[in-house]
Amino acid sequence: MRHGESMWNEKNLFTGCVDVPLTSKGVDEAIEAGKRIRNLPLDIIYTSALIRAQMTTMLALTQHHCMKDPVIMHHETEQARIWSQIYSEDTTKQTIPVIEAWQLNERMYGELQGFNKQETAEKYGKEQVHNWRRSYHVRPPNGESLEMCLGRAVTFFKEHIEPLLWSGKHVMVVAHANSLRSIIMYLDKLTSRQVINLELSTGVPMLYIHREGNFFRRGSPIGSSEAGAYAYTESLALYRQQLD
Ligand SMILES: O=C(O)[C@H](O)COP(=O)(O)O
Repeated sequence: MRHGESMWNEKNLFTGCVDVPLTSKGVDEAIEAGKRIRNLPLDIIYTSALIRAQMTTMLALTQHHCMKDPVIMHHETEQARIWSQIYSEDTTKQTIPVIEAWQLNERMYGELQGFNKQETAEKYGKEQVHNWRRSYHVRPPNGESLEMCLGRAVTFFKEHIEPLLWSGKHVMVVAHANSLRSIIMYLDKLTSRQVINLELSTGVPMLYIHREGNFFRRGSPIGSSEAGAYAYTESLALYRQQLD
């Protein structure tokens, strides 16, 4: 899921790795997104290191039926890990670990960060700005191309998230337009031409089923009463039965 609307989405500014929060519309979007996935199983969450993705994660989780507490895992230093440790096994069972990873951050937009997108298009021409924003190989001035962003986001996905999927865990990833475009490019096997047309809205969850190393895109869950999402695998059907 992409984060809800941020303050710089609202102002139409290139944001990249600048760490701005959600607007109140973004807060509503995150809560709405949470309602759409509230009945899907969830074992672990990955989010970027940026506050707009973390706010979205926490707000969405307020709606989840499991009523577990999302807990950010602090592993940045050994001391942070020890100081944030939970010692009760019962309490641990009532939590969902939230892993923060900078590799899932938005593509670094270089010297465009902080500039208005419309004004930048007027200054440099629509085509140039479209290339900076959507082409796979072209880098914005001193920033990351989508290819470079894919280099870190997809590597992280393969190393940390895929093994969990193989072991049957249900994972939510909350990140950004371009880090998610690169991950979707990998999941959907899109070419560098096809990815140009891939646009992601803020706060809209997208469901994927992982089966024997393949990913199947199952669209966006509509709401908690939806039956469709549970027909995709036996374990989801069983989960739904237990829920009922
Ligand atoms: O970083 C940004 O400015 C946006 O979150 C994504 O922007 P884009 O649609 O220009 O890639």
